[in-house]
Amino acid sequence: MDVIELDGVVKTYGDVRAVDGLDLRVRRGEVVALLGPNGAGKSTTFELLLDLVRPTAGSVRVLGGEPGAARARVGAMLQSAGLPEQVTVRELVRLVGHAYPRHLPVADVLDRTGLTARAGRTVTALSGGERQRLLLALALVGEPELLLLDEPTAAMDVLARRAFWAQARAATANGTTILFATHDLTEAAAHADRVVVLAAGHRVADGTPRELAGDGDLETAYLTLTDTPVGDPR
Ligand SMILES: Nc1ncnc2c1ncn2[C@@H]1O[C@H](COP(=O)(O)OP(=O)(O)OP(=O)(O)O)[C@@H](O)[C@H]1O
Repeated sequence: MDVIELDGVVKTYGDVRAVDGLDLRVRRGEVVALLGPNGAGKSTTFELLLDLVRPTAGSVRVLGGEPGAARARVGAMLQSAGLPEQVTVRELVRLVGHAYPRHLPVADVLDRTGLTARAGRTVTALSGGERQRLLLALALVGEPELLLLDEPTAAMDVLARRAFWAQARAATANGTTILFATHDLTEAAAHADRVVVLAAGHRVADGTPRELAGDGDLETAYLTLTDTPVGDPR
């Protein structure tokens, strides 16, 4: 059994085919980067895996079952995540932890995500990068078997990114599987065991960063795969 099994998945919104015949497998303990231009279907894929939207066609399996049944075993950082503004960081991590059948001690999660000094602050008083770290804390607190991370380091500075990946790697040492979306090819090459490239809602490449780059570099391979002319400022 693979942790993620997508077969022929289609998700349409009216005329828009957000996901269009996507096949994807992710094995236990793998770290997989999802790359693709704006609108390629990455966020929709996460929403399907979290049972936030249902596929128009095809099959979505997470941890061997329906996505809804696996929800308590999955941690997520989504671009669209809203947070209550007037609770403190500590309270929010505690509250979310209690929503899971088992959870890590709050102090431990705050320490891991570098938020101990911010524990008593309200969410509204956090910087963009601190807010991202809080989202990571909320994703980790339930000791998930699968982490789904949609552009997790977008607002983080260099040190915070480093700390983030150290934490993510530590989670994989315990068998946690990670699927993350990014526009940062250097980050994908540095941290992913495997890179999956989406374009127009389906998979156009799948391999290790080295396999995808071939004799050249990952960026050139990516631009070719996604049909973006080199030099196009898009
Ligand atoms: N709820 C929705 N209603 C209508 N169209 C949608 C909806 N969600 C996504 N789409 C469309 O589906 C396509 C795929 O969107 P999606 O957000 O999955 O792309 P993405 O790869 O995550 O893009 P980005 O890199 O910009 O975050 C886009 O054309 C988007 O406008």
